[in-house]
Amino acid sequence: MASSDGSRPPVAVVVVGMAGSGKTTFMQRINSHLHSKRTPPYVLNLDPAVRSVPFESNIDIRDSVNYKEVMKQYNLGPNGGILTSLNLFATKIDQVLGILEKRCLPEAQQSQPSEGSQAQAQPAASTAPSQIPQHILLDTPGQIEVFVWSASGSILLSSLASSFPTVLAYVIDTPRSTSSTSTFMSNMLYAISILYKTKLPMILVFNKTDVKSETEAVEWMRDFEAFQAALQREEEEEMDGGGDGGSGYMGSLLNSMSLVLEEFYNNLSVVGVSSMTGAGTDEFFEKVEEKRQEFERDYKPELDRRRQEREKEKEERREREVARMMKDMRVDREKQGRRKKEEPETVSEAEEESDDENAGLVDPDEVEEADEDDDGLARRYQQALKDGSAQPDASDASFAKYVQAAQMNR
Ligand SMILES: Nc1nc2c(ncn2[C@@H]2O[C@H](COP(=O)(O)OP(=O)(O)OP(=O)(O)O)[C@@H](O)[C@H]2O)c(=O)[nH]1
Ligand SMILES: [Mg+2]
Repeated sequence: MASSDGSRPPVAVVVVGMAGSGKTTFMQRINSHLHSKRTPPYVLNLDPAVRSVPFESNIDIRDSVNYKEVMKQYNLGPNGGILTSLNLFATKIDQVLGILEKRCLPEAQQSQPSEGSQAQAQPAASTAPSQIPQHILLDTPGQIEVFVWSASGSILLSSLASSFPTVLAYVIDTPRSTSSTSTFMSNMLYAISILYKTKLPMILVFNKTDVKSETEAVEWMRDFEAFQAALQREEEEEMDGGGDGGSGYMGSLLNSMSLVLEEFYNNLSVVGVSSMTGAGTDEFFEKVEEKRQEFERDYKPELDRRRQEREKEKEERREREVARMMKDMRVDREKQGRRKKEEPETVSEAEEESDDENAGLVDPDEVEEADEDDDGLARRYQQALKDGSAQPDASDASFAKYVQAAQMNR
């Protein structure tokens, strides 16, 4: 079991699986198991379409997105509605992570929240180490492909994994998947594609063992001869029942796949549980602990490397943008300089320019006024000359020199 010293970050368990495999019931089971151990988890419901959740969740997608309303507003069907709701929720991932870090990490390990996350995380006071959850549990929508293959699902998973050790619990309906070798193989292929897409450690949870034990399924995984024998049996049964034993193509495909999948099976932890009775829950948490270590050992370095690469790219982009901005500013300054140079340096130039500027902009009233002014000025000038009062004296001459010098220095 996880240590309760509060120094380690909690492990995030993301519950995925085919529709009706028992994800929500399994969530309910592991949630109550952790409560009974006095290590309550932090619970998130990411299924926007669920009518009622049989456990208390700390963050519920339904609080921020109204699935029915999304369907109506965007004119979507049920799956499009779930996908769009998830997309809308994914836009708030910064805030969600802010809250998770505030609630689930000791203060020393909390990263500097972004502006968005700060806003949301503000009301939540820092959690005392003794109250820090050891597990974060996430329930996902029934339509597994909507979560696993959508951009928002990837964003949610990779963001989570960048802050917490993250483990996938792939829930399988044991009675249904062992009803035929092809159903079993489809389920396994789905699991393998998710494993390679998410690159996260995975536990196969064979659920509903109260109805049918997981022994047969585990045998099929561990021993391909057992699987081939089952395949053979199925074909014979079908022939006995009047069929032609299948096309033969399906049989040989399944046969070859069982050989190929051996390596994949080796990477997986397998556990049989019953969400109804609670059998296998302890074993499940042992596997979670193993996978947490695997995450720290194998996945974390890879994630860190990818994050560093992203940071480096971001830094380079920023530098390029700054360089471009500086260049733009230089060009602007040069343009301004040129414009300044073209600006008049002497009063006469300015007068000329203002004359130019006003050229073509003719206000008939002003023309008359200007004529009058000029006439008036000339008259006054002639009058002054006649009076002899406008004779330039010494002080006038020195002032004129000063003005000339000042203009030259400009
Ligand atoms: N017998 C038995 N039934 C189970 C078990 N777990 C779940 N079920 C039943 O399986 C059905 C589906 O369970 P859910 O928990 O709703 O499955 P789900 O994967 O969350 O379903 P969606 O979210 O709709 O995809 C319900 O009728 C459950 O009662 C189990 O361990 N044993
Ligand atoms: Mg469910």
